[in-house]
Amino acid sequence: MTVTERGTATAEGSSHSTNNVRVSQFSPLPTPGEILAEMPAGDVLEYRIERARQEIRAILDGVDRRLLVVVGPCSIHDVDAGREYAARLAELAEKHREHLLIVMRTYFEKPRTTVGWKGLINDPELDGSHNIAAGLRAARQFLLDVGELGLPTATEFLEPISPQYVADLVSWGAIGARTTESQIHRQLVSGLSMPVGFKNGTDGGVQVAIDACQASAAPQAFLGIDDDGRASLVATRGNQDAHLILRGGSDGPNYSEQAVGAASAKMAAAGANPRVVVDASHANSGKDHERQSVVIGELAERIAAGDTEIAGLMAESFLEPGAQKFTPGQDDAADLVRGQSITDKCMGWGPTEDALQLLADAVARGR
Ligand SMILES: O=C[C@H](O)[C@H](O)COP(=O)(O)O
Ligand SMILES: C=C(OP(=O)(O)O)C(=O)O
Repeated sequence: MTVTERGTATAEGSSHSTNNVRVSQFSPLPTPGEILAEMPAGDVLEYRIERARQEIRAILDGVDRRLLVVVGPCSIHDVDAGREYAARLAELAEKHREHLLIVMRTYFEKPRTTVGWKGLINDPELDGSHNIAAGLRAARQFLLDVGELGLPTATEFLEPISPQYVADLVSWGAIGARTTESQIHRQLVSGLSMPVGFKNGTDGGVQVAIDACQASAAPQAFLGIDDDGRASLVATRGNQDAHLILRGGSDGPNYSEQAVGAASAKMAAAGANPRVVVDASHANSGKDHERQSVVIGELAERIAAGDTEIAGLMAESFLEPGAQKFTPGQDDAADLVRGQSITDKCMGWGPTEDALQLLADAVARGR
C-alpha cells in the first residue's frame, strides 16, 4: 500500500503501513535482568534498603515518632555534584538520626509541563541524544553510590517500565502531581515494594490522591514487562503503604494547619493513612526556593507544639541555591554552574543545614 501526499491510501504492497506511522526509531534496551546482574545491590545494601523501608512504614504509621525528611535536588543531572551532596547529607542524617529519618531525593525522571529535559534516565548526556541505556546505568550507579554512604533514597516513578531497572535500590517512592490520576501509575504503585506517596493534583485537588491510595492498595492486573523484558501480565498484591503528599496547587498552598487537618480527615474517612507528607517546595513555596525555609519554619513550629498529622516533609535542595536555565540541544552542559539545579529552584546547602537542625529540634520538643 502507498499513501499519496494528500493522505489517501492505495491498495498494494505492505500490510504494515498503518503501524508506527509517527515512530522514527525503535532501539532495544538491555533487559532489567541484564542490568541488575551487571550492577547488583549486594546483601548489605539490600538489608539497609529493607530496614529503611520498614522505618519509613513505622513513621507513616505513627509507631516511630521521628519525622521523615525527603530532601535533595529537584533532579540529578551531574552525578559528581550529586555524590558530593549525598556525602554531606549522609553526615547530617547521622547527626539527626534520633529525630529525623533523612532520605535523599534522587530524582531521575522529570514530568514536564510542556517540554524540557526529562531527566538523567531519559537524556544522561544532556544533549538531546536520549541514550536511555546509559541513563538507566547512570541512575542505578548513583543509587548504589548513595546507598554505600548508608543514605536511603527516594525517587519519583514516572514511567511504568523504568522501575524494573532501579526500584530495588529505592526506599521511598513518589507519584507526581501530573500522574496521580493516572490508572497506569496507580497500578504500578500496587506492585512497588516500598512506601509510595501520591501528590495532590496540580490544581490543588486532594481527592485524586485519596482515590490513588485506594486504587493502589488493591490488587491489580495489568500489562508490564518481566525481568527478561518480555511483555507480561503483571498481577500485584496491592501497596498498603500508599500515602498523601500535600504540594499545594494552582489554588494556593495547602500546608496550613487547617488544610493539613482537612486532608488528613478525608484520608481517614476513606480508610487511608491520615498521616501525610508535606512538600515545602512546588506550589507550597510558589516555586520560590527561599520560601521553602519559611514553610519549613512554620511546619517546625507546629511539630514542636505537638502536631501528629505530619509524618514527613519534602524539600528541594542542592549545593547551590536557585536554578539555571538549561535546554538540551541549545545550551552546553559544560557551561553549567556546578551543584545548581537545572529544573526547579532549590535551597542552597546552608539553609538546608539550618532547616534540618530546626526540624530535629522541633521533633525533640514536640514528639
Ligand atoms: O519538580 C518538578 C517540576 O516542577 C515539574 O517537573 C514541572 O516542571 P516544568 O513546569 O518546568 O516543566
Ligand atoms: C515533579 C515534582 O513535583 P510535583 O509532581 O509536585 O510537581 C517533584 O517533586 O519533582
